[in-house]
Amino acid sequence: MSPVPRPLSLETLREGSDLLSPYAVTALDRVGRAVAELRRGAPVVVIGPGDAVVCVSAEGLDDGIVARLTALAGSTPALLVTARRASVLRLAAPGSEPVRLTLPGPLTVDQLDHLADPDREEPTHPPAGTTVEPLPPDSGAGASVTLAKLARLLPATLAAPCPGPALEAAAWAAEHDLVAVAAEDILEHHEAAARALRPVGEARVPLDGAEDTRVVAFRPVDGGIEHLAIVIGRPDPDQPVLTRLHSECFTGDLLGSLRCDCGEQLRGAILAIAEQGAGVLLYLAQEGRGIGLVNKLRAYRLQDGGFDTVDANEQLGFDDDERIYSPAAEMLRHLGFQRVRLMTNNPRKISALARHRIEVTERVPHTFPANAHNVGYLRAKARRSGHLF
Ligand SMILES: Nc1nc2c(ncn2[C@@H]2O[C@H](COP(=O)(O)OP(=O)(O)OP(=O)(O)O)[C@@H](O)[C@H]2O)c(=O)[nH]1
Ligand SMILES: [Zn+2]
Repeated sequence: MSPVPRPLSLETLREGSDLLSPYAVTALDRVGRAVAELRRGAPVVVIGPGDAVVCVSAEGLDDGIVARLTALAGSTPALLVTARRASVLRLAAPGSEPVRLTLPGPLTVDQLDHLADPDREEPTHPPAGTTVEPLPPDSGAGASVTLAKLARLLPATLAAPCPGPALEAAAWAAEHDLVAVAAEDILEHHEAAARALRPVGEARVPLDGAEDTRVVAFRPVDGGIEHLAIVIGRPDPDQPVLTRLHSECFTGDLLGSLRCDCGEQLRGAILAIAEQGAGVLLYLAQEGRGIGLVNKLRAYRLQDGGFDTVDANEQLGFDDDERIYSPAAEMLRHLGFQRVRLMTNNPRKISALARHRIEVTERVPHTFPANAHNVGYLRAKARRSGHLF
């Protein structure tokens, strides 16, 4: 007999018991579902400790989506962006916290698009009378912006309070067949997904210049994108292991783009590890310093318009670096490695690994000559992000 549906509270939602479904749904699954819904333009309910919003991604809005959201919520939605994006619009002080922009008068898709997306020919001027209100990052409204980041969309949502008491928002979502997710689960998602990484496949893959190589794939339990460990030779776990953390770069790694140094760093690391006998390269699924490939292409376009790599991220509303290294630390532990000699020029990677209890015994510089296309990018990394060249 199927269980009798009863209203879902925030607690039952977070405990993972989905009373309306025969399948157990964990917090990780819910975030994964909410990401998929947001990406397809569907509304999602995000529930904080004191508020609940129904929201859609600010990317790909059309009149129909705005009208449906307004009818569902029974009130006019507001645009939620990061303070960084609001500061680009000259509306707030810079920062990664979310803010609510309330526009005077009726919303138009064109206006919303201008405010959320800098990738436009004409500069954006918010309408006079637009107000800005900071949002607690752990509120339902605030966490919806983080959800958009997890979805690798622009960090902006269009959101309105759920009608009725916030405590009954999970039940309201179920009634309307909407995915509901707790703000706290969104904020904890990265760490929770990293803790739940499991090796799921492994094979010998002889590489040009490093024939004794194994590739081990790790998958988060929510079915998210796999990270790969490329183990060269037989690293001795009792000694610090020569290690490279390489963040995915489709354009540099696969296409040989000259805009960055990634392709050379990838191939160079494999050869250097093979030369020294053994080590590991972790290929981390965090394209574009964690903003995703599509947003990286947007950032490139902004750079062609004169912004450097840091400012381009900020124009889009992102921090200059949105990457996390807990998956890397978790993979190293799975492989039996606690101490590493880290091939990097990026001091953040060293401190991040230390924070996740992997000891970096030595930094091994990993630099390649600049070319005409990436010289500005490399200079910006040194000047703005503290890279050691
Ligand atoms: N957002 C953004 N990402 C970029 C840009 N150029 C390259 N990337 C990404 O930057 C990341 C570079 O990764 P890594 O080489 O591992 O890191 P790093 O910070 O350069 O540090 P080290 O190479 O270890 O010194 C990849 O995810 C690229 O896709 C850019 O202009 N904007
Ligand atoms: Zn690159």
